[in-house]
Amino acid sequence: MINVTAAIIKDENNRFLIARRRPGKSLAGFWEFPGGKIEKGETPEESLARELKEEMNLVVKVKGFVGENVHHYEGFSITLMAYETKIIEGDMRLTDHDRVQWVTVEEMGSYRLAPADVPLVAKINR
Ligand SMILES: Nc1nc2c([nH]c(=O)n2[C@H]2C[C@H](O)[C@@H](COP(=O)(O)OP(=O)(O)OP(=O)(O)O)O2)c(=O)[nH]1
Repeated sequence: MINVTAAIIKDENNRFLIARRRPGKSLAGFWEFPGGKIEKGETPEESLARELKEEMNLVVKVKGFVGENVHHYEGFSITLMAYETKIIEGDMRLTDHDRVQWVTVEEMGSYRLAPADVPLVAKINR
């Protein structure tokens, strides 16, 4: 089982940040909440802050737990843990994604989300 964290980042217009995995990554082309695998010795919060810095150049503060979902992909399984997250600073610079979008929960339905993320959308506090 791979433990993965995901950031639920909301702007002042109730839109959420989603990002598309770039070619070459696993699940390339799927949209997701930014985040990544928890490394040994890290808390989920530490992991999320590190990943957001590494993959988007954002300094963030991780807030409350939103929910989790276990998903079985072909060949591996993940526990995806979502946390409400605030951007403290940073000009966004993408390394693992080729696009980002700010979307409402309703609009998320028109994006091809990573399958593990779909049940999480229902848990987001609009
Ligand atoms: N960050 C993130 N990963 C997700 C989400 N949903 C989902 O299924 N995943 C999957 C994609 C990956 O298999 C795994 C996260 O790993 P990662 O993106 O940190 O992987 P990595 O940098 O090591 O790169 P890769 O080798 O998997 O391409 O979880 C999500 O919302 N956010």
